[in-house]
Amino acid sequence: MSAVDDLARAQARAETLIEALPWLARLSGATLVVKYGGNAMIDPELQRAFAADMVFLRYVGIKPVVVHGGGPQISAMLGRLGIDSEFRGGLRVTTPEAMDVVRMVLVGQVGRELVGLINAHGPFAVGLSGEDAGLFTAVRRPAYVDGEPVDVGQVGDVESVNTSAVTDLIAAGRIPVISTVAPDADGVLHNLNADTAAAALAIALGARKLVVLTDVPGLYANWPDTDSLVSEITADELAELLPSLESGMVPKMEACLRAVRGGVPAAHVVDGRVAHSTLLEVFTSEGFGTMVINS
Ligand SMILES: Nc1ncnc2c1ncn2[C@@H]1O[C@H](COP(=O)(O)OP(=O)(O)O)[C@@H](O)[C@H]1O
Ligand SMILES: CC(=O)N[C@@H](CCC(=O)OP(=O)(O)O)C(=O)O
Repeated sequence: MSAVDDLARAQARAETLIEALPWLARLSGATLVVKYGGNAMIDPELQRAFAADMVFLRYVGIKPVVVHGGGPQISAMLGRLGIDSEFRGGLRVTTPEAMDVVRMVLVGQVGRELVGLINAHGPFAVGLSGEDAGLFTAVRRPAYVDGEPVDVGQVGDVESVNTSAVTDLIAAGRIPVISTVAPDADGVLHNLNADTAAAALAIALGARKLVVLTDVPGLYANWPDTDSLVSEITADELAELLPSLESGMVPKMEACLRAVRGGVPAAHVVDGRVAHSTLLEVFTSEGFGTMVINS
C-alpha cells in the first residue's frame, strides 16, 4: 500500500464523515420514528447494526423511537403451537387464541431482544407496548380484499395515541422500543400492524421522519419488476398507486401516506438487509430507498 493510497483512503473516510454535517445540523433535536420490520431482522449481525444505529442517533442529539414488527416471528410461533394463521389484505387474521401468541411474541420476545441489543451500548432502551400508559387505543378494523371489507378478527387501527410515556422517556434520554398490541375502548386487546402504529405515533409525536426498514430496497411501482423501484413519490401519486399494491406493501404504504398527510415531512422505506441502513438514510445525500413526501 503506497502512501498516496493511504492518503486517498483517509480523505474518503473524512468525506463520508463530513457528508453528515448538513443532516446533523438539520436533524439535531428532531424525533425520528423508526419502524423495524420482522422481515428485516434476518440475522444477529444486522440486528446489532440496527441497535448501534439507534444509539448513534441518540448520541448525536436525534431522538429515535423504535416501533418493531415481528410478523415472521409470530407466524413461526403459531406454527410451532399448531395454530393456523393466514393474512388477508396484508393483515393477520387474529383469533383470540392467536392474539395471545401475538402479544407473547411481540412484547415478550422481539421487543425484549431489541431492548437487550440497544442496552449493550448503555442504559438507553425501555420497552413499552401499546397497553402501557394508554399509549395506543385500538379500534377494530377490517381488511380490504378486492375492495370489499373482510373481518380479520382482533385486528385494530389506532384510534388514539397518548404520547406521554414516550415523551417522558425521550426527555430522560431513553430510546423507547414499542410493541404494537393495544386495547380497544372496552379493554379487548387488538393486534396492530406495526407500520400502521408507527405512522400514528410519528404523527402524534410530530416526528421529523418516519423510516421503515423492510426486506426489499423500497417500493416497486410494478412489483416484482426490479426496474420499477421508486426513489421519490408524492402523497397524491402514492394514493393513486395504492389500489394496485399487494401483500405487506399495502399497510406499509398506507402508513407512509397517512404519516405524510398527517404532517410528518417525509416517510422513507429502506432496505433493512443493508447493515446501518438507518444511518445511510439519515446522513447521506444520495437517495436510499423510497421517499414519500406530501405534494
Ligand atoms: N410493490 C411492492 N414493492 C415492494 N415490495 C412488495 C411490493 N408488493 C409486495 N411486496 C412484498 O412486500 C414485502 C414487505 O412487506 P412485509 O412482508 O409485510 O414486510 P415487513 O415485515 O418489513 O413489514 C416484500 O418483501 C415484498 O415481497
Ligand atoms: C394485524 C397484523 O397483521 N399485525 C402484524 C403485527 C406484526 C407486524 O406488523 O410485523 P411486521 O412489521 O414484521 O410485518 C402481525 O400479526 O404479523
